Amino acid sequence: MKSIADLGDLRGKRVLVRSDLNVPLEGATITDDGRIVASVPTIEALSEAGARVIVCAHLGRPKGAPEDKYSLAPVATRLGELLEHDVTFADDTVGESARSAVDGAQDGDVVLLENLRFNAGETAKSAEERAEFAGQLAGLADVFVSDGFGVVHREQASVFDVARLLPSAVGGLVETEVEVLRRLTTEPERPYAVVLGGAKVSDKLAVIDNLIQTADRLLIGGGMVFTFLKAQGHEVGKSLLEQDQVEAVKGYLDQAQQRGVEIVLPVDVVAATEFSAEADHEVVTIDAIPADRMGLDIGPRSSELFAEKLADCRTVFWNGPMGAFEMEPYAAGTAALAKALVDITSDGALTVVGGGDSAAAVRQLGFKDDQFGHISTGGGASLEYLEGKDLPGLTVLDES
Ligand SMILES: Nc1ncnc2c1ncn2[C@@H]1O[C@H](COP(=O)(O)OP(=O)(O)OP(=O)(O)O)[C@@H](O)[C@H]1O
Ligand SMILES: O=C(O)[C@H](O)COP(=O)(O)O
Repeated sequence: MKSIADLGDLRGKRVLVRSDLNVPLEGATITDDGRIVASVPTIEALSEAGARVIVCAHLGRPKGAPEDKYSLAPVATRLGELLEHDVTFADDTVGESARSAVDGAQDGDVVLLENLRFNAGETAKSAEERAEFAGQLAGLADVFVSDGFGVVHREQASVFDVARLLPSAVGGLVETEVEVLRRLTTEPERPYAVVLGGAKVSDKLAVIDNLIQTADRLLIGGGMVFTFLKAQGHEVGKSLLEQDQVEAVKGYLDQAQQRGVEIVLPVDVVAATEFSAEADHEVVTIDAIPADRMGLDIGPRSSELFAEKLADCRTVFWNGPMGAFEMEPYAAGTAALAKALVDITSDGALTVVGGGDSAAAVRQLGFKDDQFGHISTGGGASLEYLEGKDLPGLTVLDES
């Protein structure tokens, strides 16, 4: 893969940068700007090198047509503040507004195009349709820099197809992310633990299969727990459960036992009457989850157990909150886990937090990025990397 330095002198060149600026919004307010902050160094370096920087990105999952709530306009404002440099916002992606913004750009200027996914070609299944949109994007620029790590697992026009049309290089953010994750897949310092939580159970089961081959310990929290507890014969009340995954989980538990991988499950949970901060809730042991309650966080004894199991680890990857942390009564497990990671990081362990919600959770709970070894901007992307899958946005750069 070529780096930006391999693209030669960029002064006066139009450089299309694919960033991942998919941040959580409440109305027009950005609630966590981590992905914008992480994207700044590459954009800044290109601007300082005299390039005319054309940033493109998506926000949310609009269906191929403009929708006000998915506009990147608030992101343009925040990006300008962080860069301390004006950002020209084009209110379309490859249309009149984009072309005139690019034509008007001087050396060092930064343009942000409107949401890529307002164009059906960006995410089209048909390779021809994608290539046509990629052609329009490529027409705006002389070279392409792929810096959106959170999307490198997507075979989409601005990630994959455009790299076949322009001289292309990998950006510094993707280089850093890949370098850290590579350390987790090749000879991680042991003991190596992976902590999985969150709500996307079936998405994450595939990675468990692979992690059983590499990790020494697997700690399971969050909504995933209940499919594991069910597989062990416990009743889980109204908790999040993927019944059709129970058999697969039984298989993983057997496989882990055969390979000597320790699977650590909670011993208690916070059980609530409904998915609400106001709901009546209590701590119960895992063999006593009432039929009319749902587990929304790991309990205090589980937090202690998880911290003990992490204390001697030298490498830890964590994806997915331990509970419904957005609601204060169910945030303690995630906070305790973050604290355990911070402690071992200060003892020299490599700790990596991956995933949009997980990164937002640790920041919302008052932790700082530099208290962890690395906070990855990619959720799905980091998991697919750890699974050992080929990521289209990276393989296409190998070709160029
Ligand atoms: N016990 C639980 N029951 C229901 N939901 C839960 C539970 N524990 C955690 N969650 C929810 O899981 C969600 C986060 O899960 P997700 O799998 O999306 O995390 P992530 O991988 O960090 O994020 P992303 O995939 O967006 O990068 C949170 O919104 C949280 O409320
Ligand atoms: O939020 C993410 O994980 C990335 O921005 C990718 O978004 P997507 O899952 O909608 O492709």
